[in-house]
Amino acid sequence: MGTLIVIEGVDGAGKNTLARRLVSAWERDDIEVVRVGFPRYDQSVHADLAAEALRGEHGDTAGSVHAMALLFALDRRDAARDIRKMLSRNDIVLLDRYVASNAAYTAARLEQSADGEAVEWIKALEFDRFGVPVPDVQILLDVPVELAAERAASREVADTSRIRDVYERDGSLQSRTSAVYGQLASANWVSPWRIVQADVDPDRLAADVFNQPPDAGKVTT
Ligand SMILES: Nc1ncnc2c1ncn2[C@@H]1O[C@H](COP(=O)(O)OP(=O)(O)OP(=O)(O)O)[C@@H](O)[C@H]1O
Ligand SMILES: Cc1cn([C@H]2C[C@H](O)[C@@H](COP(=O)(O)O)O2)c(=O)[nH]c1=O
Repeated sequence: MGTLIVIEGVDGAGKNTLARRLVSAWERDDIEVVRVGFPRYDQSVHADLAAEALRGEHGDTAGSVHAMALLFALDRRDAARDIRKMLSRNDIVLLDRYVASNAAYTAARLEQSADGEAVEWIKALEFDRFGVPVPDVQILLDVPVELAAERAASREVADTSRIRDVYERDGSLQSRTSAVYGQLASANWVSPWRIVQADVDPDRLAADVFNQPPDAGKVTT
């Protein structure tokens, strides 16, 4: 059975970039790894509806915190069987965003902290009711929100298909989301977390998370 590893962080933190670098490091060592990004755009109708809502379509859908969270959760529910299959065939399944994204953004939108009702609701919905696989380790890419916002803005200039959505344009939401992520990681929500900074060495992190059980809340630089 493979190891389920998740990368989390605010928009523009560099999760996708870090995920690619981790995969390269593992593949150099002949470790069988598969990477999946959530939301699964172009594969899941729920993911596509969520993206469209964040760009102003579908009436007041984006205004409903719970409707948005349900769309993201349904995407994962539909993916659960495939993730289990991938885990049975690979050493590592690496996820770019997972259930903690829903917990952090939903709580942040409702101005709650990680010990509030929203996080408990997401946990009950996704893990207990939908039965999505529980991660073995969750990595929080904890970069300053200002840096993440700069990166998201630069990416928008360089790539017109990556126009920032309503969450990405909301600096206050990003700050609150970052705070909830910090609380989830400190509490080792659902499974052990590692906190890494913007200057994390992907090769070292790849070796660390594959070879060692993570220390609770440990900061890797
Ligand atoms: N370590 C880094 N140094 C410099 N630039 C970086 C680094 N990591 C990512 N970037 C740049 O920052 C931008 C955002 O990175 P990336 O797409 O990996 O973030 P993300 O966290 O996956 O974003 P989102 O959640 O919004 O999809 C990209 O333009 C990327 O090239
Ligand atoms: C998976 C997931 C995502 N979100 C939020 C996080 C982002 O602001 C948007 C879209 O994700 P992307 O990484 O920018 O493509 O949606 C969320 O609230 N809940 C989730 O489960």
